[in-house]
Amino acid sequence: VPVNVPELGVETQYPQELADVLSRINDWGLDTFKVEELSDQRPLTAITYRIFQERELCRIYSIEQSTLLKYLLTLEDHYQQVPYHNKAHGADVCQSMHVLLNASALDGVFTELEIMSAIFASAVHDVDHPGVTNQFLINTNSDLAIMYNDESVLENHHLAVAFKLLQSQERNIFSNLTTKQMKTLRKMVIDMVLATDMSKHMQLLADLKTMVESKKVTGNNIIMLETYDDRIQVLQNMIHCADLSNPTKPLDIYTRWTDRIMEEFWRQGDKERDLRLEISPMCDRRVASVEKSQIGFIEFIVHPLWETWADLVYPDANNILETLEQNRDWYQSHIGQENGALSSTSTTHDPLLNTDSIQATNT
Ligand SMILES: COc1ccc(C2=NN(C3CCN(c4nc(N)nc5sccc45)CC3)C(=O)[C@@H]3CC=CC[C@H]23)cc1OC
Ligand SMILES: [Mg+2]
Repeated sequence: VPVNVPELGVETQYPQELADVLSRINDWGLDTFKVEELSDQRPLTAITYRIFQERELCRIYSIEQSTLLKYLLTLEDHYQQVPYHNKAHGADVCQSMHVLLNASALDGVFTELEIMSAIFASAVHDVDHPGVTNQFLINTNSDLAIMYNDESVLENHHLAVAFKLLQSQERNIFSNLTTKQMKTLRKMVIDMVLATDMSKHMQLLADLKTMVESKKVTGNNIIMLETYDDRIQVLQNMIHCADLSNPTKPLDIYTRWTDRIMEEFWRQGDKERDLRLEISPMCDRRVASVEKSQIGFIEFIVHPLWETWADLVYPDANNILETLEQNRDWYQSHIGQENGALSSTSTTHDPLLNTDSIQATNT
């Protein structure tokens, strides 16, 4: 019996405004923070539910809408209230992946099962993130590091939580997939989420560069991917690009992500200081240079990756690369001007950062 579900998947006092923001689901500049505010703190459910509707995944895979909502709401509740790696980040990576999948160079390349796997992997990829790095978990002999023997500790945990939540019948959105489909989906989701471990970045990028050099396209410039290894490699780079997409977004959105990641890094640094551990890079709020960190992040990691992705799907990602370079120049021209204060260009104070109390000092 179809349970009546809210039109947008979530209850909201602002149905029209939320519908308006969500109408930009296919745009690179969708404001995830606005969805967070208008959806009564349910950005992951609202965005993922909309993407499933947009791609008709419930019809194709016989997914009950009430089951999808139960899974999404529970998944969202399992994201921790940390400054950056929270449900809004999950929602943002999911929506970014959704847009990347629409590149015309990838038109007709991926099957619906691969597309659903990529959307699902993005939505779950950081669930139950504790707001500290793998290295911190290893250095502090945490239960998670013991559980996963120091190898991709966080990423293994995100996957285990995501699949555990599927085990209850009322949340199992994949109950109508064949055994073979479920096996394929599970392998692809595991391969994609494990690829979001930054320690895999250099290998992922090297393989992507090799693929670009030997790129094979059809007559109308669509990429040909014959083997599973080629297909999963592109999907892994896509979730990695989505995970590293903050600097490629409109500046006012980008700077709010910067404020959140810095607050999360600084809280880790506070813990390291208290534990008399060496403070990790970018984690000491007393010697922070937010702008220099962003310029280094873009120069060494984000731009090399996006430049290569832009080659692969040329010219589909040209505007994204252009925005990235403009944002890098903005941070270059703002070195030191913010005297260590949170860099956000927007005046709103992000409750998660309780910026009113924290004065990030710059020595
Ligand atoms: C908006 O601004 C940001 C958003 C996210 C991050 C992240 N950063 N890292 C790592 C990146 C490499 N890092 C570097 N370390 C060192 N030693 N040098 C250097 S030079 C340049 C970097 C660097 C360590 C952190 C993570 O793993 C996160 C989890 C998964 C994906 C990206 C996430 C970072 C942001 O801005 C910095
Ligand atoms: Mg992660």
